[in-house]
Amino acid sequence: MDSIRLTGVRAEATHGVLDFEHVEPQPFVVDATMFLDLSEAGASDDLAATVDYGQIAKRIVNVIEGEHVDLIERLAAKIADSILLSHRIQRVIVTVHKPKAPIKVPFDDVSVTIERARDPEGGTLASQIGAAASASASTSAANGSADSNAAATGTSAMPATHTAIVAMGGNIGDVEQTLRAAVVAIDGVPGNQVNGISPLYRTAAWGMEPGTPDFLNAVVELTTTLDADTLLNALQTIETAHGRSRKVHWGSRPLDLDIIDFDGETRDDPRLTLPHPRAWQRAFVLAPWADLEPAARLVGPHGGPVAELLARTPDHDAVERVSDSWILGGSVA
Ligand SMILES: Nc1ncnc2c1ncn2[C@@H]1O[C@H](COP(=O)(O)OP(=O)(O)OP(=O)(O)O)[C@@H](O)[C@H]1O
Ligand SMILES: Nc1nc2c(c(=O)[nH]1)N=C(CO)CN2
Repeated sequence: MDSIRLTGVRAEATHGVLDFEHVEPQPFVVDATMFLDLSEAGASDDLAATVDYGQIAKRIVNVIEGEHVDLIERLAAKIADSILLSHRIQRVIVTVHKPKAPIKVPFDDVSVTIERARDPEGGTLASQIGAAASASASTSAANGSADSNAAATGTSAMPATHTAIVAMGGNIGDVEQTLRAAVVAIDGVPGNQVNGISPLYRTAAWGMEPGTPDFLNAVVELTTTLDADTLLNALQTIETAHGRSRKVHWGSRPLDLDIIDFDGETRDDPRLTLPHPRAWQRAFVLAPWADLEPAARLVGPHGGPVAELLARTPDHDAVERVSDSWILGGSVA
């Protein structure tokens, strides 16, 4: 199978079994070989048809700089898991080197190498969403949507690639686990690629009855070949799969997925308003977005630099950044 090989990704951290290793940083160096089908990218020259190795390198550094582990075996496993979040990657070989390990004889390097494959059972929700996405794409083709005309007329133009910011939140059940599953599901939708995942925030319920349990919130940045309506359909399918009901507007919920921004487009349609009409006043959206993209701007009549909008929200002190590495597991509860 085709592969992308990334070598020598390095960062300093305090992983190790010995006491002094918990406080004194030392270098960790990672090589990763990712197996995926590169034929489409080879033909189209389109980044959306492969994985962005720059993003993978950042993910590796995030894991190295994340929570302490004793063993490089564990570090390698966490890195493999973070790489397999990209749904295109079928298999990965990860080597973690610890060249300054405390070994009392002369040595060049010590490393572990592991190989991990995508869970073959993992595709169920993704294929269900894929079916929803293609059903809704053919509906919009029937309605004459510009993006779908090529498919309707049988021409084979490459689909355009869009960039979206999706906000995630919930306050019922094991929300952290639900949000992790949501990221995997969003990335697994055919045409989507999640490129950035914000830190996780605990936030007071905004605009809800007193006593409503706190939320956990985060945002993801993705590229997608879906149009905005089809993306919304896919997100609602994921919400429903996690038990979301829409009976109570602004009620507690296991999972809420909102499109905050889609290519900077503005649109005043109640089915899909862009940017999200209340994003500008929500610290629980702006804080994780500003962490993920410090220079981000919100478009529209209430728009501006996200960091400035955040500073203007009256409740920006009521959101607490609780984890940078939540996507890799563990619990902030
Ligand atoms: N940018 C958007 N993202 C998600 N849904 C949107 C957007 N704009 C309009 N909607 C519409 O809003 C409807 C209600 O969405 P939802 O149930 O997620 O609302 P809510 O989470 O209770 O409130 P809020 O939209 O204030 O977060 C959806 O069915 C959808 O059609
Ligand atoms: N803290 C917080 N408050 C909310 C949230 C949310 O995700 N987090 N979502 C709402 C409606 O979508 C309303 N209020």
